[in-house]
Amino acid sequence: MDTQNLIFQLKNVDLKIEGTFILNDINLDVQKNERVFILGNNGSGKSSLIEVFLDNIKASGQILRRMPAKRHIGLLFDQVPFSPLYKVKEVVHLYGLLFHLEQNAYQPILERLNLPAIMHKKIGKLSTGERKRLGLFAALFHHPQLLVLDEPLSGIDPNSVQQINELIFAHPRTVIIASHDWESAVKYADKIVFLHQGTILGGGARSPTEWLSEDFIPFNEKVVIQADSGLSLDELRRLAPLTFGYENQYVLFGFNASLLDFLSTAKITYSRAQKSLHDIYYYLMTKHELEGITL
Ligand SMILES: Nc1ncnc2c1ncn2[C@@H]1O[C@H](COP(=O)(O)OP(=O)(O)OP(=O)(O)O)[C@@H](O)[C@H]1O
Repeated sequence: MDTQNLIFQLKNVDLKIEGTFILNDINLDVQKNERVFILGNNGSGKSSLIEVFLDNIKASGQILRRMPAKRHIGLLFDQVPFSPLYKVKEVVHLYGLLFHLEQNAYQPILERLNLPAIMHKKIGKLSTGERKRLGLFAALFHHPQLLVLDEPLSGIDPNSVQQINELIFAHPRTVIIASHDWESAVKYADKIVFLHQGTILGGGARSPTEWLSEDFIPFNEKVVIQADSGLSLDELRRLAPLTFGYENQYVLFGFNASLLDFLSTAKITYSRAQKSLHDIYYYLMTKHELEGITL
């Protein structure tokens, strides 16, 4: 490991609130200019992990922080920290003053976030997506060296996702993102962490390529069966132990010719496809629950 370029290092970190583990034995390091995605369901601990990185919550274990100075960090959380009575243009102006930047320095970012169209709106009257765009402006306009973004794409319409990702990843810098967005993670992450009930699944962070490699799950393909096929999850698991269900489908890894023969004979409609990161997350969760083990 390159210890010279470490920005954060968490070793055996636990976070307990009122007797409940929110984060459990977290081991994770972040190098300079690395892009780290933290993926997981609601309540899995993503925001808490970010708060621990930033030293906003005290956790136990070993934590090393070599963050840049505050003015070189761009943060995105839910709230824009100004009175709801301010207009977008006033907030933008105030941010500019804070960093001694003229409007022409940040005009391209304003435009790419479609903010010129809502400059006269009060921030209390903004939609979720508009508020998110203003928050992204505040995080990005001064070109920080470290970006820490909690769900930057939630509330953003699908047509704008690409544009916002391009802004976030335009320059080499350290980026830590808590997200539900699998596609962006596959495309942009150097490292992905799956969190589930406060635990990092699969033993640690890996690159998308590592997650999708045949070594990690020794089957590159999956079989997909609709959940109304007449077979239960338990029956399918007897045929293929690495079966899990989500979104009205059963996904089977580790299928072989006899399973395909069985499905054809039983007239069960199935399709074959490449596995995705989404599948791996569910695979990890299923394994976790099936075997009752801590991965
Ligand atoms: N201050 C607190 N006191 C008690 N429980 C808390 C506190 N902060 C977080 N939690 C609990 O810790 C768990 C993880 O919360 P966290 O906000 O980190 O999850 P998350 O993965 O970011 O979720 P989401 O995707 O919904 O934003 C949740 O069960 C939450 O209720």
